[in-house]
Amino acid sequence: MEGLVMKSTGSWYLVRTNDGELYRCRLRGKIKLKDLKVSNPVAVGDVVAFELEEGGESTGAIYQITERENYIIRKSTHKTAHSHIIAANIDRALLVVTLVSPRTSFGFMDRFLVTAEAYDIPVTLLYNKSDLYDAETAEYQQQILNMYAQIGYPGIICSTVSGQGLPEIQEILANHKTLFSGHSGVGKSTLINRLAPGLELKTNEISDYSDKGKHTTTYAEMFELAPDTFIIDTPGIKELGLVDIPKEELSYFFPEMRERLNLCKYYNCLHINEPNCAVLQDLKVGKISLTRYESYRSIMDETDNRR
Ligand SMILES: Nc1nc2c(ncn2[C@@H]2O[C@H](COP(=O)(O)OP(=O)(O)OP(=O)(O)O)[C@@H](O)[C@H]2O)c(=O)[nH]1
Ligand SMILES: [Zn+2]
Repeated sequence: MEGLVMKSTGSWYLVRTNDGELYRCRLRGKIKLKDLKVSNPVAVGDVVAFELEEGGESTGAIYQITERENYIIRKSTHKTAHSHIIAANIDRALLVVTLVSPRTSFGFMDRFLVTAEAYDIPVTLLYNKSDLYDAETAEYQQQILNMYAQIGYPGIICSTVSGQGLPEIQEILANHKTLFSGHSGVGKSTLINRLAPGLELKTNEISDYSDKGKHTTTYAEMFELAPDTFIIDTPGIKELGLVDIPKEELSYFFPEMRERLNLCKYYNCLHINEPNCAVLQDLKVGKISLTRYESYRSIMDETDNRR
């Protein structure tokens, strides 16, 4: 049988077949050995083949994992420890941000976007809590939206209070697997509940399966909103671990720099102080955003320090 992994606790997996049946599966021993660098060989979003286990009701053993289109990992902070696959086969990430209460920093947004570029996952930015804006903030918001949209990250201004933007978000979700991410307090949970009012009930159904008392909050979970429409929630995962990008390659993960790389005089230009640098020239005339450039430099400095 084949199914989609909806939930992973590290010791067992909730697998959903095409006809909507749920099975609680374990891993066959052989798969466990396959990839020693990750702490979990199977993640939410994986498509797996499994066999029913004798004796048990709706329990199975996973014996094969379909090759992933993409996946995101979180690197362990311990040097020796393994990486953790947060989710696989993601069509799009929605990053929920807010200009007010709390204010999401550009640094956080840009780090997320660089990581998503590295994983090849398209991102739409959701600017939430628009009901709290005054006229000035609304105008500023629109400028930020335009800037990010221009470099390839479309945005939706929304509010769970006024309902602004929610139909557009529904449209993006339909027939896809979408990852929801964002800082604590931006309204992620409220938004998901507004988009899928029936979900709380389903969440409870699924948690009946979970081992009582076991702490599973750092694992992502996938929910079905509508036929073939899934969202991946990442409770407790504040940010994606920034992939280790050598500084010579970092500008490749900034789309507005990537498209100018051929115009720099030096093929190995780092866009710091080189002569005839197309990035610096366009920064000067405002064609490249200063905050984006600052994020670029700041990520580069961090990479330097880590080495
Ligand atoms: N004014 C306003 N408040 C909102 C909006 N959306 C959410 N909130 C409030 O913001 C607070 C945080 O919302 P949550 O949904 O818990 O935020 P979260 O991102 O899920 O936070 P974590 O669960 O900590 O990750 C709550 O008090 C919500 O009622 C909105 O559109 N407008
Ligand atoms: Zn340059």
